[in-house]
Amino acid sequence: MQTMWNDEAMRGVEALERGEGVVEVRGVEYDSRRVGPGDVFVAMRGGATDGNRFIAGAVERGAAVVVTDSRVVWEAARVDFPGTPFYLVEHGRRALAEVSANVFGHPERTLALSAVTGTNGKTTTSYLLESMLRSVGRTCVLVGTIEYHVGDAVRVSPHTTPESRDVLELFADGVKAGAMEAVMEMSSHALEQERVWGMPVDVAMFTNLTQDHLDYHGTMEAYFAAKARLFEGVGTVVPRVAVINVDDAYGERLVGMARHSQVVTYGLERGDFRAEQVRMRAGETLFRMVTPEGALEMRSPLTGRVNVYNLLAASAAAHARGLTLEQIVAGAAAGAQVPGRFQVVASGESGVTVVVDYAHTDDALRNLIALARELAAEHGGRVITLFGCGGDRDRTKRPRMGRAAGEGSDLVVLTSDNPRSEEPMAIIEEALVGVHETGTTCIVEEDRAGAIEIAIRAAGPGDIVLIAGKGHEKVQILRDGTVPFDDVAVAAGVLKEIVS
Ligand SMILES: CC(=O)N[C@H]1[C@@H](OP(=O)(O)OP(=O)(O)OC[C@H]2O[C@@H](n3ccc(=O)[nH]c3=O)[C@H](O)[C@@H]2O)O[C@H](CO)[C@@H](O)[C@@H]1O[C@H](C)C(=O)N[C@@H](C)C(=O)N[C@H](CCC(=O)O)C(=O)O
Ligand SMILES: Nc1ncnc2c1ncn2[C@@H]1O[C@H](COP(=O)(O)OP(=O)(O)OP(=O)(O)O)[C@@H](O)[C@H]1O
Ligand SMILES: N[C@H](CCC[C@H](N)C(=O)O)C(=O)O
Ligand SMILES: [Mg+2]
Repeated sequence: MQTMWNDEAMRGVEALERGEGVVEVRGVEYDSRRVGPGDVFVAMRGGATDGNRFIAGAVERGAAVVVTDSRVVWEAARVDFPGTPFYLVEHGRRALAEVSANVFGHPERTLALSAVTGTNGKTTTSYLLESMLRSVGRTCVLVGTIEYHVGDAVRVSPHTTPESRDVLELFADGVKAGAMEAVMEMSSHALEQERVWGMPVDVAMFTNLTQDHLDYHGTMEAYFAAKARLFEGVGTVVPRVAVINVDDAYGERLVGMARHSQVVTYGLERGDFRAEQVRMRAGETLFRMVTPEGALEMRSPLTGRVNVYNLLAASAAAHARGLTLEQIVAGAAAGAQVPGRFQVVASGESGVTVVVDYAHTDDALRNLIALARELAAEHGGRVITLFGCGGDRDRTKRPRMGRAAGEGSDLVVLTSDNPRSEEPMAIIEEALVGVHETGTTCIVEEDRAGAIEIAIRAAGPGDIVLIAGKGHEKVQILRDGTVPFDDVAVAAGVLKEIVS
């Protein structure tokens, strides 16, 4: 990162009041704990706390410039922090994005950005698109839930869509590594909070909208409005191309709203990209992909109907990015398993199929269970579903998830999934209401490892055990701390014990 003067770092920021003095800037941070000498510290109000409370700490750590969204703080700064230029802004996150773009040398202008939003399918679709782009030799940056990629380098992902500063740092590293493309999940939280302010999206994708995150957004309409912001261009131009699932009612509404983009629709039976002759089994999905440029046979190692949607979305986006249909199909076939998405755990000789999947909404559970039922029916097997509901998250989805689990399964095992600050049994009780409505037998075991053992031991040859909710996650977040936890490893351990 190059050093620059404060007026260069602040270029484009709509400051209500500007700081005095000339200082050298080396970087930018939004969290006081990460500030180092020469950084711009952007202090902004949040939902849990207020960055303005931590300015003294940031200055102590060497902040050269402070950007604040509090007039009170700005007025006191001359006395409290003489010698440090303070700028007053209305929107902390917008200022953060603008300063970050300056500090990191505007990598967003070099990369063609494809962004995906929707309740479910973002991670899978972005992995598929990355795989297609890579297969034609394009170096990519990937930003999403499981991990971040800068070309071949893998980095940990603390957030599906991190703050603009972190996205732009990844983009800048990508540009250095020769990337011309970025693929990114845009969560509704990030769109609402404008973590993606000013990022010019070339291709925007919408997967679907079903209930989740109402704790944060309040209503489905507000949740939809947050997702729709991707198509309005957050602080910049509208996407050049909008790829939209028209089998989803909200998707249909988006088509009307995305008039200033080139709209490409997809759906199972209708849309510009659609699927015919869908054939599915575990570890393979085949269909004939019909597009405005002709039809082609698509084969993917992913399992299930939801992945037909994800393949169509990624294909339409890859096409918008200039790939031929042949290249798209080859890229999809080369795509690897997405960790924790319908991931089959090696089952030894028990005859039981154990699947780890990230379904954590009622819609995802319903789709997952329907798929398992189809696959189990081939062997006359049963479906056993293990799930829990996240703590400090949408409470209204708990009974809905319970109902979805009960409706399709022969046996439900109800357990914990990141209870966070909540009492695990209180969460379970809320989900249990939904399971009970269906009359399906339900075993409650608060301890997730114990519950996985119960679910697998209850299964016989031909049965499918679904371990839902945590997918790729490697921890369980409990009130007393975060402990290592891996559904795949625990399930593999139980299966090994059974056959030995
Ligand atoms: C609800 C939500 O989105 N919260 C995120 C948001 O918090 P916030 O705006 O309320 O900020 P805050 O925590 O009150 O802090 C205010 C400011 O003080 C700063 N601070 C705080 C403490 C300190 O010592 N020093 C300091 O400077 C913070 O860095 C921040 O700039 O911005 C923070 C800084 O980036 C995030 O850490 C925080 O993520 C919380 C922990 C979280 O759980 N977020 C989840 C819900 C989330 O964002 N998930 C989506 C994916 C959802 C999905 O895909 O289903 C995601 O994109 O990851
Ligand atoms: N297109 C889809 N439609 C409906 N459900 C899907 C779709 N794709 C995946 N799913 C289900 O949702 C789960 C999560 O998928 P994925 O991780 O791709 O979505 P996501 O939108 O990134 O989720 P998150 O917001 O939690 O990161 C999968 O494990 C699967 O059960
Ligand atoms: N990105 C989602 C993931 C939920 C996954 C599930 N394991 C949970 O903790 O509820 C969230 O933070 O709401
Ligand atoms: Mg995701």
